[in-house]
Amino acid sequence: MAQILDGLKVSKEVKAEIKEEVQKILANKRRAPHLVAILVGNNGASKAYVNSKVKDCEEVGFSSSLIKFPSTVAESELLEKIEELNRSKDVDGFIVQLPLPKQIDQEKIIMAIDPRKDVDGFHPENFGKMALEMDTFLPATPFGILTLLERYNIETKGKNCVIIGRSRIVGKPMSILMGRKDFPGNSTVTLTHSYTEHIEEYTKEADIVITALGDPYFLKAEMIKEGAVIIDVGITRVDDDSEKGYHLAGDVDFDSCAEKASWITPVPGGVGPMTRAMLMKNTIIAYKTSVYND
Ligand SMILES: NC(=O)C1=CN([C@@H]2O[C@H](COP(=O)(O)OP(=O)(O)OC[C@H]3O[C@@H](n4cnc5c(N)ncnc54)[C@H](OP(=O)(O)O)[C@@H]3O)[C@@H](O)[C@H]2O)C=CC1
Ligand SMILES: Nc1nc(=O)c2c([nH]1)NC[C@@H]1CN(c3ccc(C(=O)N[C@@H](CCC(=O)O)C(=O)O)cc3)C=[N+]21
Repeated sequence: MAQILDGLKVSKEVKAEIKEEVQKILANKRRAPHLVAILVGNNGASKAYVNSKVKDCEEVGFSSSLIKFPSTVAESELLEKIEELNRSKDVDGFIVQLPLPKQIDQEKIIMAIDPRKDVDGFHPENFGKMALEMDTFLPATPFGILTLLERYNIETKGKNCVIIGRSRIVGKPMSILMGRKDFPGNSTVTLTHSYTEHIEEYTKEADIVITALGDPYFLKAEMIKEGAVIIDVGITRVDDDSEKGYHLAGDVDFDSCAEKASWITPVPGGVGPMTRAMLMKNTIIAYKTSVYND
């Protein structure tokens, strides 16, 4: 049976470390770090995620603000708000929750964010620095996975790592980070996507599989190698007749894969809470490097 990579537990440790730092900052009579989240529209999952971010901020002692726009918002209005946040001396970092409605050019929005406040690490300047192994904000989900691997001391050097999904926020940055000359890293990386043929031929050879495709229970035990490390990023709301009306499903068929894997992340309680903790981490990094705080 696989051992659990307990993201909930590690996320609490990371947040406790951040809280301690914030207490020192406050003891020195400085203002608390401040994170702002922009939410456009009314998507249930996005709302839940943004609300939990506000809760995380309270927990570690940050200030937080939530700015909401209707799904009909004009691109220009969103850009104006971003400019305002870029200029604001009491905002250390902000994120624009994705996906955005169709009338808005996502690339234009991301490009407008001051890279120094881009705590999601999505701006091309930060993405480029990440790829070149320069100091920068790492996107929260890949950063969370690296931290989980690091804290559990999972060997990644020389391992075959197969990633499923090539999104800007998870798969693509993850593939770069696992191949970096660093720990955790130094893996031999294969990035697979919807055009990959016979994907099981890749996953069967993998020492580490990272699934980020958003297809419930996609990865089955037959597709993995004995002793593999399985990281499940996927979170899909699947309707059911429970009181809530849905349950959360990962991309991994946990029950069958757990019998074969050496380590595995659960959903919920795996990568999700780590993502949230690393956003807090990026925000305190932004605060500490901010030109307004030296
Ligand atoms: N736990 C966390 O913190 C987070 C969880 N998520 C979850 O992770 C999942 C993925 O999210 P995100 O990265 O935004 O995904 P996207 O929907 O942006 O991208 C999905 C990727 O998976 C690929 N893909 C889709 N179907 C298959 C298939 N059958 N075989 C191989 N590849 C496939 C797509 O290929 P192609 O490029 O060819 O279309 C695409 O690259 C979702 O469930 C999301 O909710 C996301 C962010 C954070
Ligand atoms: N600009 C931007 N940055 C993001 O980082 C970003 C985004 N947009 N858009 C959507 C995805 C998704 N995402 C999640 C983060 C945490 C959980 C999480 O905490 N999940 C809990 C369960 C939460 C629940 O109960 O609903 C868990 O897995 O245990 C889930 C999903 C960040 N994303």
